[in-house]
Amino acid sequence: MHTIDKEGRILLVDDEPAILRTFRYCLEDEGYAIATASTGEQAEALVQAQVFDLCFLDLRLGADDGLDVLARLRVLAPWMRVVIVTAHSAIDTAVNAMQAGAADYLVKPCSPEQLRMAAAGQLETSRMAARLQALEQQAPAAGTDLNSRCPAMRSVLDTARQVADTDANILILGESGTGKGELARAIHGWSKRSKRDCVTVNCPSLSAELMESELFGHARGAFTGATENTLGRVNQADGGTLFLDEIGDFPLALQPKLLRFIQDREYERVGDPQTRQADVRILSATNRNLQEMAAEGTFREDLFYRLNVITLTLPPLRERPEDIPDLAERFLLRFVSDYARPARGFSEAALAALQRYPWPGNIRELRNMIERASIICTDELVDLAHLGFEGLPTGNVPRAGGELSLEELERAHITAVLGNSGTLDQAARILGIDSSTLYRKRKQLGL
Ligand SMILES: Nc1ncnc2c1ncn2[C@@H]1O[C@H](COP(=O)(O)OP(=O)(O)OP(=O)(O)O)[C@@H](O)[C@H]1O
Repeated sequence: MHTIDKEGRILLVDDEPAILRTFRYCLEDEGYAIATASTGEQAEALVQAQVFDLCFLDLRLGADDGLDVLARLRVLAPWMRVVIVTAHSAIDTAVNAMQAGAADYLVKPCSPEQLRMAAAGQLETSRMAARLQALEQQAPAAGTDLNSRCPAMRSVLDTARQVADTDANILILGESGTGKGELARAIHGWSKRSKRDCVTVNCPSLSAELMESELFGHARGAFTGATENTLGRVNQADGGTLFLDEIGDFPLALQPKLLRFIQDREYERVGDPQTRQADVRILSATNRNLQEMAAEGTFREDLFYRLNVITLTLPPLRERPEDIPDLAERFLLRFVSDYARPARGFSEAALAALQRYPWPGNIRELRNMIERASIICTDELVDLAHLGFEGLPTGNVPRAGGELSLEELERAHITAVLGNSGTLDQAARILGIDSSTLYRKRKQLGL
């Protein structure tokens, strides 16, 4: 049994035992976890059973055609980089192999230094690609600063910092737009897992079937369209954090599998009976009342208790008016710089109005309002009119029949209904659309 070292898992495939031995010694010295195979069949079995980052594949494998083995490995493990090892006389085949998806080739005999450099270079490339993907998805918004002048918010942040370094699962509650996602990323950043990825899964966006494959991955042929094996988010988050956003919308039918994963850290890919493990810390967030949902039978109670080892509840923005000026200033600075606009601050009336407004869409709404104001303001000071407050009784949403575009009216109405509804489902019912449409609209309108 090979121990899996997460810094780099390498598969060596060669039918010459002496080469396998030399390569293994050289790479193990570097701290990589090595497995070896001397036939294509063995290599395929290993790749089915474990996740490798890199493979050194000799194209001359006795009876096996190396190019066929390469093609099968590419389907079984499209994430694994493959470096072809070839004799000088067979350089043409190496070129074919590169066209078939190999990442690079090494010419035999190669020195230990060449081997080490090839391994380090390939692993770095795949790490960077994974990191980039995670960063694109999770990068905290520029200018995010969680500090607060509000005692309730500070106490949430203090608790969050204290528990960040434990592996306890944390449930983050709060109205839409209060910064639950930002807090989850901050907790990951404060934890000892911060060098690994924080992988987000948006629960309402997928059906139970697609969610299972998204989370746990699938085997080729598991369902129509599954043309190659995939690693799931759980695997991507191994050693790091999995953030389940809008957990209240997690498909009920899939909840037993999530529960099992949380309890035992074990899972199977869709269409693949092999049990796998991943060491993942779970953060989840919702603006719904999970306890009520559990009582109604729309959310599993046992899952609720597993997710909810620690609860952090973010106060709505209207309950932390002392933070509004700082947040507004920071957003303004950022947007005037992004859009090269002249505004440098707010008029007193504008600041007072910002602090009085009830912010049904919370920080997200504030951010959007300031972005718009920073674009349309041609003066040094942002005033009521730039914020869309002028002519409105402060605290009310725009009215039908006023000078508003349909989109502005839609935005205002959806924002107000969301702010007055306990759950996304309830808001969707009032609006007469289904929850997934509402979810999309919210993102589209930046609510
Ligand atoms: N402290 C903060 N400083 C700056 N921006 C923030 C802060 N908190 C939240 N934001 C911004 O507000 C917006 C909403 O934040 P976030 O998505 O984390 O909220 P949420 O509670 O998870 O919302 P939802 O429930 O709709 O998913 C984002 O654009 C985020 O960057």
